[in-house]
Amino acid sequence: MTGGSRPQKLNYSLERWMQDPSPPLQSPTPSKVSMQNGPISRVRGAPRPRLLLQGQRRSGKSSISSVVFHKMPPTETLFLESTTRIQKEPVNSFMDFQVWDFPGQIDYNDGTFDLETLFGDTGALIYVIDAQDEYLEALTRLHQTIEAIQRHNPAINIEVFIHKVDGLSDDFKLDTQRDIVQRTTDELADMGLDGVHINYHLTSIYDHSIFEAFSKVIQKLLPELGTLENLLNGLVSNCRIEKAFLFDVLSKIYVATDSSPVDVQSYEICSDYIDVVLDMTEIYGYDRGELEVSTVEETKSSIGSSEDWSLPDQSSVMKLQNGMVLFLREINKYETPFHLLPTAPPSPPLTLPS
Ligand SMILES: Nc1nc2c(ncn2[C@@H]2O[C@H](COP(=O)(O)OP(=O)(O)OP(=O)(O)O)[C@@H](O)[C@H]2O)c(=O)[nH]1
Repeated sequence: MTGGSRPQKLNYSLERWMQDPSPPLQSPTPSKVSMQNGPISRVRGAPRPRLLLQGQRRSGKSSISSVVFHKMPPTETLFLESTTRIQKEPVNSFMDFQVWDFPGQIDYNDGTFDLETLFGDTGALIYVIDAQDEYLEALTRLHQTIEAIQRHNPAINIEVFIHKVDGLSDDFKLDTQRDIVQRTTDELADMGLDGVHINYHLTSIYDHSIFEAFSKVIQKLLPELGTLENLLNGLVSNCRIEKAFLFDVLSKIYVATDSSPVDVQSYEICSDYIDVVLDMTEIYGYDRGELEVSTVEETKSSIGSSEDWSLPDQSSVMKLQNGMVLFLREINKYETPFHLLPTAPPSPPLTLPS
């Protein structure tokens, strides 16, 4: 999926379904909620984009990483120890990338770091600011970091997470954001860096905002985003669907969505539904075995078979009390299903395997 290569395996599945999406939508089979394996495997060997998590001590970097990528309950982050060394965390999923948790007390400007290497391969800098604390010093570090980035790799996406906003009123959140944006804009202008584009996100590990912010960060690193969006647009218009997300199930990051605006509630409800499906999978899931598409295709062509050998992709449907139907469809075994909200609810409620 990464490194500019065409997402062949993903497209295989998406396109196949796009050609014939009706059976699962109109007459869904009883839901088999095992998400452990599927017919499509992810592309391996592509370079991993790196995400740098930086910020002052105790700003919440390790908590973000633990909650998003390790499903740690937010309250357990209270017991996380302070990070003393750079934590390099490979994230193996739909899209492989690395998250580097950069301890707050490390000064990368002290001459011991090769900044060319540090920033050279980085796709995005996520700078975490604790909104419940004094943030002037954090802003000074942010501005220095932006200056260093501009010297070494100006292509890096700069993302500022104004974090821990769960304890703040809506007005205070917006005032804090406005203040941070204003100070940063002024300071960068004084440094002669007024053309630098920065994205700001209000985040908390206690709600969906951290997943949504991460989704937006990851999407910008996907060279295939345009293709995925087009496929989802086609799906939405052909199947009378209100909103379609392509999710990475384990992290609950949405990798792509159709081009209609994202309403947070749709994202939240899909995200909660994934939790339900994963919990069911823990209890009722079964191992569907390994079936690599490439292996199947090679074997089929070697014996001249044209039959469809693929295992059925797994799906699940849930009808809510307000008539809305959630439809989840697995795309590959690496945790990436579609998550859909059809406007016309034709489906029966979620049926669990006995
Ligand atoms: N209220 C609130 N607290 C948070 C949030 N995220 C993290 N915290 C708390 O902030 C504290 C510090 O979090 P860490 O993740 O250890 O911070 P860090 O940036 O990794 O710190 P260092 O390892 O010292 O660099 C913990 O007690 C977390 O529970 C949040 O969104 N809201």
